[in-house]
Formats: sequence, C-alpha cells, structure tokens
Amino acid sequence: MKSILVRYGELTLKGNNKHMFISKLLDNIKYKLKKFDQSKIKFIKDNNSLVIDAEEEILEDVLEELKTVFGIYSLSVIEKCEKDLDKIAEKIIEIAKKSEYKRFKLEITRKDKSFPMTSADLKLALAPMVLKAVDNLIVDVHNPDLKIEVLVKKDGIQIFSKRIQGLKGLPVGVSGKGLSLLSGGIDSPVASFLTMKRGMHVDFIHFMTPPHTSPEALDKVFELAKIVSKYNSKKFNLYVCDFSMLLQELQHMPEESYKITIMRRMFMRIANKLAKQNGQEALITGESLGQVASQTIQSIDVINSTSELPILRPVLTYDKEEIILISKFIKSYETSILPFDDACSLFVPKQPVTKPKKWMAEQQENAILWNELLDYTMENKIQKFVFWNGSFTEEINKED
Ligand SMILES: Nc1ncnc2c1ncn2[C@@H]1O[C@H](COP(=O)(O)OP(=O)(O)OP(=O)(O)O)[C@@H](O)[C@H]1O
Repeated sequence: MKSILVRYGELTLKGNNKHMFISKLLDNIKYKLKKFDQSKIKFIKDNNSLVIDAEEEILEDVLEELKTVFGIYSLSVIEKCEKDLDKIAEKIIEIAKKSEYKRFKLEITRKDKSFPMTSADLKLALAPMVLKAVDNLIVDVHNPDLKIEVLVKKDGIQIFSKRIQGLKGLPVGVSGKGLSLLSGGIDSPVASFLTMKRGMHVDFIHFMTPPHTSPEALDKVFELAKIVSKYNSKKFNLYVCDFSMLLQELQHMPEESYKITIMRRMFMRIANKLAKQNGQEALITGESLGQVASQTIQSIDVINSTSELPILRPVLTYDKEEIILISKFIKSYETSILPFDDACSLFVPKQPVTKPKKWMAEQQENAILWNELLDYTMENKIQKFVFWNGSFTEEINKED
C-alpha cells in the first residue's frame, strides 16, 4: 500500500460551514474513486486533511482522478512510520537516496504537541543522520531542490518530498446549482468549468435550430458537456431546446442589426423559466467583454434586463488566449473547434448592433409574435438528458 495525503486548503477556513464543505468534498472524492476495486483503497480522515491508502498498481491513476476534484488544494505521496527517531531517519534517507537532487532542506511540522521533541530538536537530530547516510547531499535552506517534509501527527509520522498542485476552488455542490448556456464554442465550456471551480453544480442548456444546425453540432455539445463532466457533480442535466420556430419568427423583425440581441434575450427568457422550474439559481454564459462586436456592456445590459436570475459570466474579463489555455487544460478545445455551426453563428447579421438600446429591443420584439411561441417552445421543444454513470439518457417525463 502507498498513501496519498490530500490537503483541503481554503476549506479549512470555512468556519461553521467547514464540516459541510469537507463532507461534500469527501463525497465527491469517493465518487471519483468508485471506479477502482474498493478493496484496494482505504480512506483515513482527520480534521484538516485526508489520507488515502491505495495499492501501488493503482496509485498513479488515483492521483490523476484526484487532480480533477475541486476543493483539493494539494496532494503528496507520503511515507508513514512510527514516532521513532531511527525509523523516521530511515524513511528520509530512503527518499534522499532515490532522489536525483542534492541540495537538501528538512522541514518539520509538529502537530502533536505531546511529542517529546520540538521541531528544532528533531531537525538537529535527524539532519546529521541523513547527511551521513547519503552521498553528496548538502544542506541548502534557502534554495533547496530536495525539500523533505516531516509531519508529526497524533497517529504517527508522515514524510514526503513533493506537493502536487490540486485544482483548488470549492467542492462542486456547495454553492448551489447553475444553468449554463452551452453553445459549442470555446468559451462556454470554460465558463462552465470556472463556475464549477467555485463549487456550483452546473446543468446545461443548448439551443439548436434544425435543419440549419446539423446533428453533428448537437453531438459536439453532448461531447463538450461530457468532457467537462469530469469536474461536475456526478449527475447533471443537459436540456436541448429546439429554437427553430422562434428563429423563424425573428426573421420578421424590422431591424436586422438587432437579431442577435433579441435572440439572446429569448435564450435568457427560456433559460430563466427552465431554471426556475428545476431549481437552478443562476445562469452562466461564455460571454467575454469586447470579444465580438455584440459583446459590449450595453449589450450585456439589454440582455440582463430579460433575466430575473443572476447571469454569471466567468470569462468576461479573460482574453481569448487565456480562455484557450483553460480549454486546452480541460481538453475541450479540440472538440470546440470542430467546424459545426450552432444557432448563433448561422444568424449573425451583416452589422450587429454594438450598443443596443432597451427601448429599441422592446420595439423590435413588439413587432413580432414571440410570446405564444416561447410558451410553446418551453412546453414542447425542450428535451431533457440526464448524465449519470458516464452517459446521457433522455428523460421523457417533462416534470423534473
Ligand atoms: N446555441 C446556443 N446554445 C446555448 N447557448 C448559447 C448558444 N449560442 C450562444 N450561447 C451563449 O451565449 C454566449 C455568447 O455567444 P457567442 O455566439 O458570442 O459565443 P461563441 O463564441 O459562439 O461561443 P462560445 O462563447 O461558447 O465560444 C455563449 O458563450 C453561450 O453561453
């Protein structure tokens, strides 16, 4: 058996909520590791961290899974031993001998104050033993390339030399539920991922307009939701809305340049109604300020005015390059750039309005018959797919 120390970081500062946050994180971790033979894994909890014992053959895979869990600050593969000076030295020497690095620093943290030696005493006793046993090792406290840390805890000693970065953030599920407008582009999967990072469970809605949008475009959206599912709650919904009837009606609007603005307002109205029916408390989009002509603060204002729910725009201030970096990190990029058009891109007017006015948007809407169509679309044109155990299943019953 090998052991992995899981650090909670920010979660340990959560005061009264600490218990709830940590228990959610444990749930999420256990779900992630469900795919392994459970006889090969053991969970040992303490106040501010978790130790997972895992058979050596699955250790790397377990680490990879843990790297996708929000709320984990960092991870270390640790050696455990009894509170015995010779045994501690033996473990440190073992690590130092295996390492290619030679500029050595020893760091001791004594969590168990009943342990008879102080951290300084321990360091003074251990360092010479290690230096004597390992060739070419030199002490470099300011610029070490081999830092070995020793934790003295109530139930024994933990020793490690590497900290692997976790995703940080908060465990998914502690910040309520959101409904993400997933378009099939680069930005909305990244916006969804960043929302999950702060602990929000994310469901998705996609608007399609067949026959103008192809089945491949829809496949792509399913694939994107699946890719980010790695970071999401174990079970979530993807709603697919056939927006064609409304799109057709929008063609009758007098002012061409307002088409995108009005389409977005309709998306928001539908997303609001759906979210209210299903308990999502916020909407999420991949809009980024100034990225395209229609993503201006005036446009955001005109879109917001149709929404009672808060609209989160996690990538609002990000440059495209920064968004692409994240999309490559979460591995959605290659799918996002597949050349299948979604509802929006097929509908872009020659010169979309960049500074729309609310009164003008309302005037455009008053010129068409959208109310009944929107209700009809809500009632009859939304399919619900539930993601569970790695795949989507359509739920036929409209009641959630
Ligand atoms: N067909 C759609 N279904 C669901 N949401 C959409 C759709 N089209 C646009 N949106 C939402 O509106 C936001 C802005 O749309 P826009 O068309 O400007 O983005 P995009 O660049 O095509 O896609 P993305 O923002 O995902 O890269 C999207 O990030 C997404 O949240």
